[in-house]
Amino acid sequence: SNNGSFNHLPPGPPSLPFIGHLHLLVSDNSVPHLFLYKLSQKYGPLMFLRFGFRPTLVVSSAKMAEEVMKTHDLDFCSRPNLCAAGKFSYNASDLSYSPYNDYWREMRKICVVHLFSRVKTYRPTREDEVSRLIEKICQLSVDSKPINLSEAVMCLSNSIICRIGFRKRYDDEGAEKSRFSRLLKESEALFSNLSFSDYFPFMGWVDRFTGFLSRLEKAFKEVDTFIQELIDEHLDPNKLKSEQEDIVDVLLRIKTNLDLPFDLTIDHIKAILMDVFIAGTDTSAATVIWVMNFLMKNPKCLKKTQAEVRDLIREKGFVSEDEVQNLTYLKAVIKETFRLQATVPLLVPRETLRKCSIGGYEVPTKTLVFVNAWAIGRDPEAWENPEEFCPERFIGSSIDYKGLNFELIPFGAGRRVCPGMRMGIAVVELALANLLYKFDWEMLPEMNKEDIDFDVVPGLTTHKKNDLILTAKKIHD
Ligand code: HEM
Repeated sequence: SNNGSFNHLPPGPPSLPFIGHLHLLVSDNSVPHLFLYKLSQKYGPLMFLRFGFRPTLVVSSAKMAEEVMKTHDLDFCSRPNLCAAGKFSYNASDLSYSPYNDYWREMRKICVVHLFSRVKTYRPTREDEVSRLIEKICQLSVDSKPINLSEAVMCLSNSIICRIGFRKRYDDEGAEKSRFSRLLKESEALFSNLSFSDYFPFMGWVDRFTGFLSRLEKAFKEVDTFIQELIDEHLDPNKLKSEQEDIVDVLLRIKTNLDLPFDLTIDHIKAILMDVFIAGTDTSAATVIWVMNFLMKNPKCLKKTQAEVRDLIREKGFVSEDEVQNLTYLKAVIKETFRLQATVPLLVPRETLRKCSIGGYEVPTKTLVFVNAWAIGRDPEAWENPEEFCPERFIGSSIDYKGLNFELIPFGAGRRVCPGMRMGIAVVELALANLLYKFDWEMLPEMNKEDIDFDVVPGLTTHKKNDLILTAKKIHD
């Protein structure tokens, strides 16, 4: 069982020889964050498991999250070397899956200074894309046609990323757009996939046998070709340069102009682009949908959010990013949604750099670490009435999601905290403010609020399983 050569491992359920706790994972139908939450209620906020040969620590309370991501951040700030993520990150040359080392530190500095801090520069793009979304919904609202909000919002965040990433605006039904969306979907699905060899490192042949490796190779090749084409276009001297730099321009400029302690190769650039596409697109879209889902389930909160934005804006037709900053109640609704339905519930897996002690227990080196933000949102020591949807709890409270309050960590915390937080939130707030300002939202005629579910599709980012389909009634011209 757990003991091995470590006397003080955190508690966990009994395990089987060889497979460890894998049988529990297979025998439970719930998605991983839910399954681990249920286990933690029995074994506590610091739980030790073994999936195959991979020692795993699961962190499920605000107090333990603070230990891991603040007190012992340096011990816990690496990332595991996983088969699929390794492939899609060009051998961990990106930010998300690079181990903690000099390369990551340098890359993170460059990206924060030159990419992620440019949130304001992209404001006109975000406002333009949100206006287009509103226009599209206006047209559908004329005959009270059903609106697939999940699709529409995913389309919005795809368009924003394509424009700020590589200055392209794909038409709604164009072949290139569906190529981008398809590749993104497939890469996301594979990126977060744990393969057999992740549990049993010496049995990589099984992944070849099951066809997983060839699927991985094929998908990666397609994505790589796509990104290479984008880079080639940017390098083409015959193409006119725009005044506004996109992300590919910025990265290519850094490659030529900055004196770096390592050689920034095209593969490094591709890896960073991959991060922006994968980490930056569906996280924002999924968050908008979860907020709308909660609001439809809680009509009083919906009315209050709409009253706030309509009182503030009155007749102007569009809520700008400056005005969004005054929407205190909407911001509270977003926080409450993050608490109950963290968009990335198991954050992004970490790995211990060395053996360390925590909460009176020992954790071996190279342990996979899952911080369960979903469980932390329900931590009875951190939250009063954790099961209620109550945005009011954040009014007049200093609790925020920036990584300083460990009871609310949808973007993680510490050295690995999400560097795209401001970019993501800007899209979420702007989209929601305008959707709620411009339209009254109703369930389809044959449905009522009891039919709204919170079923999820498993993955690093949790999407709603059933698309959110509503009707909209326009209330402003
Ligand atoms: C609502 C939107 C978003 C959510 C909920 C979210 C969530 C997260 C989480 C939980 C992590 C792991 C943090 C940790 O280990 O402590 C992360 C990392 C990361 N995110 Fe985000 N994210 C969002 C938007 C974005 C955007 C828009 C971008 C880029 C354009 C982005 C880029 C990244 C990158 C590069 C990392 C890896 C950082 C590292 O390991 O050094 N994210 N994000």
